[in-house]
Amino acid sequence: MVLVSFPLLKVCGLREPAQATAIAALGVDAIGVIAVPSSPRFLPAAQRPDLFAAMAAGGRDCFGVLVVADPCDDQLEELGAGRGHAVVQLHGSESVERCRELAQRLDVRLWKALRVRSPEDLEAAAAYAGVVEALLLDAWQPGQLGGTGQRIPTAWLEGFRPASPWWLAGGVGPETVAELLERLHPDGLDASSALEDRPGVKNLGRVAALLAAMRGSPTG
Ligand SMILES: O=C(O)c1ccccc1N[C@@H]1O[C@H](COP(=O)(O)O)[C@@H](O)[C@H]1O
Repeated sequence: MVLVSFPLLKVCGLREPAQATAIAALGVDAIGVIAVPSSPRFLPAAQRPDLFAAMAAGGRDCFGVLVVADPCDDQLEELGAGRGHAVVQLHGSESVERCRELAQRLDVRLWKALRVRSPEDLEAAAAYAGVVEALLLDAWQPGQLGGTGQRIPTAWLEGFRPASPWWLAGGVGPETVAELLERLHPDGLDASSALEDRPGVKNLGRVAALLAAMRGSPTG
């Protein structure tokens, strides 16, 4: 028997609990909520527990990810366990030292997003190994932190084999995923704007199409 393993899929930037239930029920592994106030996908802290509870109702194994950027110490209380998320994704300019401090102070898993502007930026990955649970690579875009639909050139990532598990973000969608999985071997994929009707509102048909394309990929 040949066992085929697929990367995990996170769908990010949800704002509606009903969408969280439906997307988790499709078999998505993780759902992301944006806690960055400047984002059009921002969800206020008071609304996050309901969204994550709705996610859990849709899929028992689906876990919640809270996306933040350079959180200050005053924000740490809302990032801890007990609010429905299992992971905090650090999507700002957090240094290795700040990640280490946050890992000591927060009782949730930590992922560090690296926004990649050039192949040399990938060299930063090694320093985060053992500090955070996983890395997430997203494309760099001036003036915007994420959710841009911008892709990292695939050629930059061929041969990228960090010591930590890694997730690929940036313009992931049903049309591009087969090529990405044929050439790259991420542990997970993170998709947002390519699945949207408008910011914060996912198109369930496109989420299902992405899952189908991942499962149809020969090398996923
Ligand atoms: O989605 C946002 O608005 C956002 C804002 C601030 C930080 C991160 C954000 N999103 C992250 O970016 C990736 C990639 O998005 P896309 O697929 O290229 O649209 C997304 O999955 C979030 O993790």
